[in-house]
Amino acid sequence: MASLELRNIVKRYKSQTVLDNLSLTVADGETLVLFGPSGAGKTVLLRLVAGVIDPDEGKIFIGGDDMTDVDAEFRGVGMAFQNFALFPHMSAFDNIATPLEAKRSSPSAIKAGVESVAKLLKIGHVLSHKPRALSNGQKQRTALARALVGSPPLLLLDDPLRNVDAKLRFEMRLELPRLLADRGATVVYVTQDYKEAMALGDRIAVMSQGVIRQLGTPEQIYREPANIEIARLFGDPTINLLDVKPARDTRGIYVGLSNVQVHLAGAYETAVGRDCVIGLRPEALSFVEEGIPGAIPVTVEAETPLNEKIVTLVRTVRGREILVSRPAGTPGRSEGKAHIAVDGKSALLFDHASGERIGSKNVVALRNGEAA
Ligand SMILES: Nc1ncnc2c1ncn2[C@@H]1O[C@H](COP(=O)(O)OP(=O)(O)OP(=O)(O)O)[C@@H](O)[C@H]1O
Repeated sequence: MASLELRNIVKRYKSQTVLDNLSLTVADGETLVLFGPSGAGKTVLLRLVAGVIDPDEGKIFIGGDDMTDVDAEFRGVGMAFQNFALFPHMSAFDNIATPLEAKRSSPSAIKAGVESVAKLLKIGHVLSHKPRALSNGQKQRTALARALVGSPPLLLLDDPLRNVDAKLRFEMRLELPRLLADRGATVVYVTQDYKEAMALGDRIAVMSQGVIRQLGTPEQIYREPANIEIARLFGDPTINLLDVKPARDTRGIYVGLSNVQVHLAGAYETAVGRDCVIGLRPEALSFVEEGIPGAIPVTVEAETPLNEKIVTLVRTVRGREILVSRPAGTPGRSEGKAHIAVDGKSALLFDHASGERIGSKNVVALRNGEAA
């Protein structure tokens, strides 16, 4: 059993508060992703949990036990870091074996342990190589094998895919969730890549400046981001953000997009008359025929393939640029005049000044109307 609880952790370096009264619980067997920009405090948090550094304030519990003052080697934690941190003079085998050596496992148990994890990570054929003879992908797998080999109940992975090429990162993104789930470990996984965060996390903690800004499932963070910044960080192409001022008519609260009123459902009363930003994911927009309710006239500026999607840049009659995406192979428009409509269910509304998301997110009805 290895749940993890951080309680009111404060970490300062000189006058800088790097972690600011941070509390977090990770359930036994859960993979929690720490996601955030450089300098957010993600690595410091992992190092605190590992016992490499001490907090100035707060407590760390692993498996329910207070580990705040327990030395690193007695915490039952496995770690892999973004720069691999392999011993250069030792073979891949010996690097992977270090946690088992430290536990004084028998030579036969070490051999069996290293070979089984190496097989799992497809590096069985390079175990005799020194790190300099390994590709970045093989180094990354060696570092991961070393973290996994002792079956630690708590695994800390600090951006382990940052230094590997795009192809391997893509493969590992697919393989890692199964690998981690099979071992049943509790995992704290740091990344700056939102796709990795969404693929790997049972939950994601979005961090910036030493504070957790939002904690939720990948689905929650994508569909209900706490603020504009988080909405921007999750999604490719990025979310469309348009300044609007919600108004009210007999049918409820709406925003004006070109000459179309988009009616919003839910708790948006406080937004009426206020400067707001509406967030429309490119996949929440689609090309429609002229004349259907909610059709917004646009001019198509450019079309670009992006992975399995086609992304189209369009311009509204008011000169606002909007990205529309659709699955490759589905019909759309590549030039000239066109009309788009909003998939009401995924529109988001934010306060312009604070950037915080407002109320419920459903858009229930669209209709043509006068310019708002
Ligand atoms: N030993 C240290 N001495 C002084 N400041 C430090 C030290 N370690 C970290 N910091 C500061 O703490 C802040 C958080 O650093 P941290 O490495 O945790 O960021 P991060 O979120 O992991 O970023 P990245 O994704 O780039 O690794 C940074 O401002 C960093 O400069």
